[in-house]
Amino acid sequence: MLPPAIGRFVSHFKTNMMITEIQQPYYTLTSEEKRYIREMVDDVVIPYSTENFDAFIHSCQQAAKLMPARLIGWKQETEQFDLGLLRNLPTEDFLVDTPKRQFVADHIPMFSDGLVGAIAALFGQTYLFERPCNRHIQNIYPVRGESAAQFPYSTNELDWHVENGAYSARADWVGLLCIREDKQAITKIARYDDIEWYQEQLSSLIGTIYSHGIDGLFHEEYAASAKMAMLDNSWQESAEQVYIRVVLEKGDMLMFNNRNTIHARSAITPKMDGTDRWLKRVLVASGTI
Ligand SMILES: O=C(O)CCC(=O)C(=O)O
Ligand SMILES: [Fe+2]
Repeated sequence: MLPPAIGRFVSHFKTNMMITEIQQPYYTLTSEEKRYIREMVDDVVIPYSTENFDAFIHSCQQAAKLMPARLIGWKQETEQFDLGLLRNLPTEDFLVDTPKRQFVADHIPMFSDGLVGAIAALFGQTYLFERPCNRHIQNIYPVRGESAAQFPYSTNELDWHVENGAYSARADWVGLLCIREDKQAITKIARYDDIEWYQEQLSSLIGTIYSHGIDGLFHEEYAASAKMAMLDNSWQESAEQVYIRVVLEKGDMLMFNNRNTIHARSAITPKMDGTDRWLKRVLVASGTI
């Protein structure tokens, strides 16, 4: 237990910390940009299937070159910031009910597959890491029976993680396009830069406490135990203090760097009535592989 003075100090410190809504790079497309992208992707990107992946990716690269200049600017800022959000992208005009079982929608080519492929192509090479996900543009919706597991399609809270963190060949970027939203689902992204900054602030705060004490109430043993407690603050716990909070809306595409950030997601309460959250997900390697 920390003495109350430290508790106050720490919580004051925390109020200056930021669990922020995403600000920049965060672009909302104009209705003209939205219309242009819908028509351009429809014209240029061929329908996705696993068999025609090479032709699909080639067409996505063509589409990436035809994206409005503002999106190229967004991509550059996103690379610098390690995450970025595009809002008001076109998605399906008519979207079938969200399936209840995994892989059910995988054989249906969708407009949003092409859109995800084209935006991913701005960042690098779309690729398939995990075998169980047999699709490059994955369909992610809550699936019953996976509640305790740590998969994107699980319904429980997803702990802080990196995609395929145990592998050096893991993706450089993860992209999530929301085609059906759930206002309760919170995606959390913490940048390493912010976590490190937070930990530095903690250390210097501890240094101050250690050398001056708080309000003269303060004892060296307390300082020592406080220091232990605070330095014990793991990356995951620090991430909870500095994360950027995103509630994905229909037409949102979130891209985040899978080497410079960690991410998590709140629990999802599935309704299983066809209206559950549905994301299209892509893994990207920067440059060429
Ligand atoms: O559902 C989300 O918002 C994120 C899920 C996740 O961790 C992922 O797709 O990698
Ligand atoms: Fe993830």
